[in-house]
Amino acid sequence: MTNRNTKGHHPGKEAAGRAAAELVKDGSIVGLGTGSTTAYAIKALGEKVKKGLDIRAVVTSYQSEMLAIQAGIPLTSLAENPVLDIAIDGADEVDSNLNVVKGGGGAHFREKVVSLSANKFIVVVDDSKISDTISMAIPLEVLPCARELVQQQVAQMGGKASIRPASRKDGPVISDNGNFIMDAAFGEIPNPQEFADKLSNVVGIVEHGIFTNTDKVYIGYKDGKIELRE
Ligand SMILES: O=C[C@H](O)[C@H](O)[C@H](O)COP(=O)(O)O
Repeated sequence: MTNRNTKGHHPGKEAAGRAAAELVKDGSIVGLGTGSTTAYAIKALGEKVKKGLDIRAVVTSYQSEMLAIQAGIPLTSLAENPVLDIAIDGADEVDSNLNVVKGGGGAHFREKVVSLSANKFIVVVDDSKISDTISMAIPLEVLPCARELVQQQVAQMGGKASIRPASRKDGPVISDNGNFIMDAAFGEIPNPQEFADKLSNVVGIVEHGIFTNTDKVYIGYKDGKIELRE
């Protein structure tokens, strides 16, 4: 499946995705994130399943569901397995304290549910995602009826929230859950945990893209080298 940034081979993303797949033990229930870097982890896990690794996976999007099915990874759900052993997912920005921003593909709500259901949350990125502080616009999943109210509340917090325009459809990006995706620019966010709590109080935001629950980050470089931060 190719879309957003999944076209072309990316050695750094592949190195990070494959390193995270190595953490998955036989018998595990695994959360599978969304995006081009996680896609490499899903592929690597599929190869291990073909060689006998016994795992079941909970997906975070239609994309990861389709990739997992293609890779031959048996699926389960949070209803059947409310606690996951490990979740592997990509990110759009990673700060020096392992706070991450997700949702570049609009999947952060289900990704957050899955990551918080996992005993270990592993983030996989290439080195372009590394930053000292969080400063990118924060993806928001927003109930369609609340978009103006969300814009007003974000403005009161000193930010500007814009509807994310779809690229091959007129109008907004609609999440897998049927909601609007917006991006809220605030500039640099010095205290991501405090800011995440404030965003969680904005009426109409289903979920925002700041994650403060990362256990390990694998950073892949173009030459195939990997750095682990934890
Ligand atoms: O909504 C999408 C997800 O949060 C992705 O995990 C994130 O955007 C990173 O994607 P990629 O690995 O393709 O850069």
